Amino acid sequence: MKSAVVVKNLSKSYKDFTLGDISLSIPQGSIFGLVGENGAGKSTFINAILGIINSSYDTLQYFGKDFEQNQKEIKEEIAVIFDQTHFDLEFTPKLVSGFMKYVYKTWDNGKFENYLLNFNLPKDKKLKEFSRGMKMKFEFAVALSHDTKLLILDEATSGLDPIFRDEILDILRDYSEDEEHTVIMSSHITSDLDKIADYVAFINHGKLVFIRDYDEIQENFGIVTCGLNTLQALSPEDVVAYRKDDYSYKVLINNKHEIRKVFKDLVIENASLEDLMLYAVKGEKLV
Ligand SMILES: Nc1ncnc2c1ncn2[C@@H]1O[C@H](COP(=O)(O)OP(=O)(O)OP(=O)(O)O)[C@@H](O)[C@H]1O
Repeated sequence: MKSAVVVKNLSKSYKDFTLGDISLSIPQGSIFGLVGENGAGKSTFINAILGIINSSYDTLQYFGKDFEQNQKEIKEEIAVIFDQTHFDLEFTPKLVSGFMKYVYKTWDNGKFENYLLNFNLPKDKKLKEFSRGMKMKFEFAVALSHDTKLLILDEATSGLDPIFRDEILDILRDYSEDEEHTVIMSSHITSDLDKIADYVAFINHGKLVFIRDYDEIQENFGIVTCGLNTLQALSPEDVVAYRKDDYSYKVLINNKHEIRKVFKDLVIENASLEDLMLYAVKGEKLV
């Protein structure tokens, strides 16, 4: 499988925070989610891989090419959307459409006009008169109107209403469908990632806690509610972590088919991304 991005041993330290030794490889054609609490280091990671902030690393490659040596070419192939617009708020969409062809070789004005129409964005209104959601829609219109291989979204969907978020999820699905285009998406809204992510990386306090293949989560992980006897009868290898409720235990398991064969009466619910994060941080290990 080809990688869109390869990062080895990336670190960044601020006075009170360290993003430590992150290594990961993002498969081309995938939607790769980045989750973590406020202040976990998601934006620091994104800014570091984009060279917006200085960081140290052994390897940083995009599409098999070294980032430092090919920065200009690589940046042509990436679109980034942050949680706010980066355009001057005095600009109108019409003005932006006039100069983007000088910024990106592959800028497609027809596509841009179509997105403005579909997203209900006025062409002649200044960005300062746009609502937060409209500004984000505008950013999506710009990002999607030139030919890119990688779309990086840093909390870009957080300011959007559920209906437009859903529309964007469809657009991202279409974008990555051909196995060529990759999306990296950090979001607090884990249910959005539950809907579209192929892989998810969980960062906590600057450390990479896990990377999981989403199919593997759905296939193998589950939540069991049981008593102490059942908890103790489970094999520690099958138990990721457990949490005690008032009268029972909730157990995150990673081998639901095998467990179902042995414990025929157990009810096993699907595990969401939020469950995986919660149990990784707050769960206890079975030893
Ligand atoms: N320029 C800076 N100088 C000092 N510390 C910084 C700077 N930028 C970020 N930090 C610190 O780095 C830590 C990680 O911040 P970061 O913005 O990467 O988190 P995040 O996971 O993106 O959070 P959120 O979900 O709230 O956006 C925080 O403790 C933050 O205070």
